[in-house]
Amino acid sequence: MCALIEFKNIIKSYTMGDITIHASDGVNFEVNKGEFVVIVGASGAGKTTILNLLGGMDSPTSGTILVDGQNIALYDEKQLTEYRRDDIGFVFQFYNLIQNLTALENVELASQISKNPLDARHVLERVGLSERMANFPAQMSGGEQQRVAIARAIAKNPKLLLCDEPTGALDYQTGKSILGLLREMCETYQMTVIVITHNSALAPMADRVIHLRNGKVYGVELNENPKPIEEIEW
Ligand SMILES: Nc1ncnc2c1ncn2[C@@H]1O[C@H](COP(=O)(O)OP(=O)(O)OP(=O)(O)O)[C@@H](O)[C@H]1O
Repeated sequence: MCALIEFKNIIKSYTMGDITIHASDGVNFEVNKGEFVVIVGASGAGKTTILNLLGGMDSPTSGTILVDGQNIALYDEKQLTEYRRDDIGFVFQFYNLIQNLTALENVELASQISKNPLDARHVLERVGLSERMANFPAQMSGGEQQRVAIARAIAKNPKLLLCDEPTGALDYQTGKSILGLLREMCETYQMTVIVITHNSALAPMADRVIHLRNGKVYGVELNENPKPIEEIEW
């Protein structure tokens, strides 16, 4: 299978005065289409940097980032804006929903700007929110709000679903159900899902695990039989 994503010798450095920090220090990895990927590493390992590069929110200092054959590292601002709009769905730790729109309106807003969207109501049903479409974010629990955020990202029908510590603000059980939902959505929509986390216990649920330390990949694992999240404890 040809890789959907290829990071080749990615360097992202920040210079402050005399000091240069390599947030990505020669990062190489691949991801295949439809995989559920966990990128794991301690605080400061460079996870968010990779997600920002992959999401077109930032460009590398040097190196190649192929997404579906295109080198997004060479994109200008306009191309990056289109890439983010058409190809990327984001799920954040703190949901980032629009407070004065209902669940349905939040999802529709995202699907309206996308090229080939999925039906907003249908996606909300798939994430278990048939009864909550008319609710505002403040009327929903954290787990429900994160379900809306996932529906919003998926309804764009993106090439990549990027999740930044998606359970970071949730309790243990709710966090587990959200991870189970992400895994299910990966299979239902054959979507490539990338989750960044500091929790290495999540590794067995992924098809591919990329371990980061000090801005470098120090190991990649492939799980032929990923474990259901219900069987993972931490
Ligand atoms: N805009 C910036 N300017 C300077 N240094 C930065 C910047 N962004 C990130 N860094 C540095 O790059 C390194 C990697 O940061 P990054 O946010 O990618 O790590 P992380 O693994 O996501 O950490 P966390 O889990 O704490 O969010 C850190 O040392 C950080 O201080």
